[in-house]
Amino acid sequence: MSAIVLAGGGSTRMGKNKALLQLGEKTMIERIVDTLRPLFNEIILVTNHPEEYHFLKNIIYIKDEKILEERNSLIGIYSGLLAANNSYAFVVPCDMPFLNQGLIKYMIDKLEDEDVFIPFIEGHYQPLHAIYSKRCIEPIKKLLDQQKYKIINFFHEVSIKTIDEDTVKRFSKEFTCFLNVNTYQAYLDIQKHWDKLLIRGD
Ligand SMILES: Nc1nc2c(ncn2[C@@H]2O[C@H](COP(=O)(O)OP(=O)(O)OP(=O)(O)O)[C@@H](O)[C@H]2O)c(=O)[nH]1
Repeated sequence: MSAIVLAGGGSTRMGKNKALLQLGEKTMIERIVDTLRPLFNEIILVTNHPEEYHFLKNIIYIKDEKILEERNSLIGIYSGLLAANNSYAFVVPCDMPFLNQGLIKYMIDKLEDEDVFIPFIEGHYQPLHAIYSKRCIEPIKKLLDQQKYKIINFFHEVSIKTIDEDTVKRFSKEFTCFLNVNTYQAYLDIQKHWDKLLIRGD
């Protein structure tokens, strides 16, 4: 299985590239890549500025397919899946620093032949912490062509399996593994509660 890390967004709420923010001894993107490394035989970073990530080793860098003017994570998933050398890919954003290795491994192990394997938490899918098959490429392209960018809008065209809250809680009691760092305030809060968050993420 491949891992696809999305890093092609504008980080407008943060005001600077959030992937490169320092958290403890590592940048956010390094934390993510280090968590994924033992689990996947290829890691694909989808970014239009690969030069900003020269410090990451053994990574495949790809740019977004040039089919849209605007930015959105769906185009990143599409571009990553097209480039992936495996039939399945686990997709994550560049701003989810408390990824739980145990949960991701569980997802890899429990995948059967579904097209999407995804946590369903508090009434919502977690589309940026999910496994997608290459069979999703066509339905995603259809959405992009219709200028519809909500990831879950193609789910009715593919087979889906979900992971429930209780299962996720076995790995990450308070769902810290899905925590996004989108704003500078969120970044400051995380730094303040760093030790506690690291434990909760386990
Ligand atoms: N490859 C790629 N990734 C994207 C694109 N747009 C967003 N992403 C990624 O998708 C994830 C979620 O993005 P958001 O937080 O919604 O958007 P963002 O642009 O990063 O941040 P804001 O500008 O503050 O909304 C992040 O990892 C982004 O880097 C895109 O056009 N291409």
